[in-house]
Amino acid sequence: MKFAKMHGLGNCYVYVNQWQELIPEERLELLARVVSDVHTGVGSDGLILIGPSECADFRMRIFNADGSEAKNCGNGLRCVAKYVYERRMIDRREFTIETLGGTVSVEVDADFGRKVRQVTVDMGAPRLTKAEVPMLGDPASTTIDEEVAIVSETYRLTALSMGNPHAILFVPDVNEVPIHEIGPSIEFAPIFPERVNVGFVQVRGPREIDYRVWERGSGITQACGTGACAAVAAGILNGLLERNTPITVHLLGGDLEIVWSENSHIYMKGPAEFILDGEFFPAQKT
Ligand SMILES: N[C@H](CCC[C@H](N)C(=O)O)C(=O)O
Repeated sequence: MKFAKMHGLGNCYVYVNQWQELIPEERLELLARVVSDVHTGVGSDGLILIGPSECADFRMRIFNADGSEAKNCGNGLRCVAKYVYERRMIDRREFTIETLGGTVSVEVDADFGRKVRQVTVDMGAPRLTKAEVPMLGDPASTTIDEEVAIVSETYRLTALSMGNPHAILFVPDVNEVPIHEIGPSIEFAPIFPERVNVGFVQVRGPREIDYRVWERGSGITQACGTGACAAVAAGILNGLLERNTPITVHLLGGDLEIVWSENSHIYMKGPAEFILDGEFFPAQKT
């Protein structure tokens, strides 16, 4: 199976071009787990398929390292945009990508040699009701800085969706948080029926945050694009960050620039890097 390995701020995936490789639907979950394994596979945070769409220029599907399919991936979208533009699958610098969480618009910033330096994604509006996250409770209500009891602890969190679910906690120091303990306990809490990505935010100022993530289905990653968008939206909803101005989000793998604009859409700008093209031979059945 031919693939490309790419990353957005260190959040890396195995990318498969569906015009090149036809993978049976029933094999996708296992394939995502196999290729993600650093010892017996390629080593990645998951698998991303690039394919045709009936409602956009391309379609992106994303599978976490545990094989679960997610509805959106911000770092993945920037890498898909780079892939299709640099490989001349589209000539326009602005185009659309369908995801299970909705269709987004992207704009690539490329030099004369078509090398993509940065990608800006219109991630659409955050979805705030419990029904949209999804989260148990009054479906029309929102969860902004609410005490939520999880196992034997209670956490103050803000929950929202960027097409995929995020629980955001504000902490005094992101480097002091036991992410390996708190992350999975919130990810698997019954109050989140589809599990949840868990983000930890340290506010540095009205236009700057540190953000760390425990990703649903992949654990700690170097960066999470949808999570960075969710963190900025949560910061603004909690009166900690400015609206309609670029917020610098410092992640383990580097920085993203996020704006929640007056038109209600969130815009994410950041890099996308190519690592290698390869061919994967799944272990033959013995
Ligand atoms: N773990 C996420 C999908 C990947 C999101 C992340 N890598 C990003 O860049 O947005 C979920 O299950 O919703």
